[in-house]
Amino acid sequence: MTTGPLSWAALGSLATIGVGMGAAARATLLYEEARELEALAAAERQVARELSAERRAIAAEWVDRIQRVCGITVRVVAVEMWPTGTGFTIDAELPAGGTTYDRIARESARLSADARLPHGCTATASQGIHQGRVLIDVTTVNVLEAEIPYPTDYSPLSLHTGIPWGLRTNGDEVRVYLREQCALVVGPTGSGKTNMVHTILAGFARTTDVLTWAIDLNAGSAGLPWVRPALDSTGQITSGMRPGIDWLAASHEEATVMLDTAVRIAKHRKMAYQDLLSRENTDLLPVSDRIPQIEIVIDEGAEILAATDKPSRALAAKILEVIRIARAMGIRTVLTALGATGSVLGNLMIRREAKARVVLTGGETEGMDLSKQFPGSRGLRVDQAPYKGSGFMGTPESPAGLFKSWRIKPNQIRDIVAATSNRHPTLDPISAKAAGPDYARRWDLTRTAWMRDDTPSGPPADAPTLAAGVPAAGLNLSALRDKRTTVAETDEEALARKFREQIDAQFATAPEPGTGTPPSGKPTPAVLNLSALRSEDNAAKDAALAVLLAAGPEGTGASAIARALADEHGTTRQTVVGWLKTWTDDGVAVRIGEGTKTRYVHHRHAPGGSGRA
Ligand SMILES: Nc1ncnc2c1ncn2[C@@H]1O[C@H](COP(=O)(O)OP(=O)(O)OP(=O)(O)O)[C@@H](O)[C@H]1O
Repeated sequence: MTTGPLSWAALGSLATIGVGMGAAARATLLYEEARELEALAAAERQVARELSAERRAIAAEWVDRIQRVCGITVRVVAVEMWPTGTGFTIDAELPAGGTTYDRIARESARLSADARLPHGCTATASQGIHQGRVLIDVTTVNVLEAEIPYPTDYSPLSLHTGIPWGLRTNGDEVRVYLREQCALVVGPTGSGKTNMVHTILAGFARTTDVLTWAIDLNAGSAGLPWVRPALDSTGQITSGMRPGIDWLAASHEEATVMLDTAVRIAKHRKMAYQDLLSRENTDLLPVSDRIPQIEIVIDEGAEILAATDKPSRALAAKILEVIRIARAMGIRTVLTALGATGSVLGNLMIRREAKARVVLTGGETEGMDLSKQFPGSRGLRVDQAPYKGSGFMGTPESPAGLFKSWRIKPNQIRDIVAATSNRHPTLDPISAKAAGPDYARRWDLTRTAWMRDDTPSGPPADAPTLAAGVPAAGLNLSALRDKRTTVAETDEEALARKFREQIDAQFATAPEPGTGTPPSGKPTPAVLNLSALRSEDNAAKDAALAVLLAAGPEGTGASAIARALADEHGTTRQTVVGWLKTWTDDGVAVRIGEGTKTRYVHHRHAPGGSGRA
């Protein structure tokens, strides 16, 4: 056998050497790998040491702080850093002798100041795992200031699993559970209340077991973005598309029809579902996609409850009736309020039923009494949340604390309407029967004419008109027509009408001469018989116009006018808003500025004003 360089033996040796080299190389690799791993582990240990050193430092610092501010010595069991990097939670044992967590909770503001926390950050104490432990959430980064868009995940939600309304300062979602609860959302002008209403409507739209009915006497503006994407230019529901809300009322009449329908449904459900209730052994109607909950969202509903004018009082009575009788039968309300919650929270029914509460502060401090909104919770200060869309939220499930609502814009509303269109439930046949044509014909062209009215005198004119006594243009509730036409004008009313006509002729409180007749094509409500109210309301309207005129070039706003009229006429802000809208459309007033800066100036005083009265 020739032996050459590549003889078997040589090959064998080569192979051996190769194996040896390979083994050596692998060993080197393994060694390097091990060294690398060891280095990594060391780095991790170092990080862990630093982290635990940081935690230990935090623990020591806060034991001192709690001692200094609250006069008690706690033992820190754990410090958990939030993954969002915006703060941490301290879990501590309270000293023996019966000290409770609220000794710390009530000192939240002083603890925050002592820790030199940035604005919008707090140290909030809540109950720990048992009564001898306390959890203290400390926010170190102000998440309230930034604008946080509404999440783009529109996955289905259920009333039973809670509906997210915004974020806590630690980035956690805060959910409301509204099967039995009503909700109250307070936010002065410019605080982000309208945006919050959209977030609420978005949450309901995403559910599979809620039908949302909205009442917005302010020209239906909060509900319209949820309806419009589903209507074509003629007002027909675009095929295959359902609006994001199931019913929208922008006038006292439509709201009355809606609330009456709700009461009928609640009463009928109580009777007709007896078998189901006994089968399920419950006195709470089992809400599902087949028997949906009806959520009535009433924008500025609290103001309706507090108003003293007759139409609002009638509406308020119906709202309270729904709240009182319909809990078990799956109809609940979400009321919003501009403020002045004293009178609303004075109502026992609201205090008892509306325990899911939000207060948006947006920098407003006047009239913001957090202790009334969140009784029993301590250490909440309005100035902790001076940003739009930020404030406080508390529910029976989640103690009152700082909160940020998501920002939601019209494009996203359109997306949500489209994305959720095929998941809305339909009213169960039993309820639909009780609801009758008032409900079935809610999208009738005549009843939604105002939604397509580009000269926006439609809804505002008819919304507050009942209160104001101006012809309710565009109002044609066909379902009501029969009832109305049967109402004959009494002598007294005829007299009031003549009186009103004379006043109108003399003072021209209706559209200004030369600025056009009432929009054509809109039936005047000959059938709407509120004449008895009109002379007194015209007096209020004249008084409002006088206030506007007296305000000169500076102008004034709806709240100020309503305040000026409160004693003598008891006119609500909403009514004044309607008048201002009509006057602006008619050229009697000029709107200046936006948002909180909005002012109305009588056209005589407006820049380039005509000088006519
Ligand atoms: N959650 C939010 N995050 C950030 N900015 C917000 C948020 N909500 C509202 N804003 C800002 O505040 C402005 C006013 O919001 P919004 O119209 O909702 O307030 P409002 O209280 O209803 O006031 P108004 O009664 O004047 O309409 C918005 O244009 C937006 O710039």
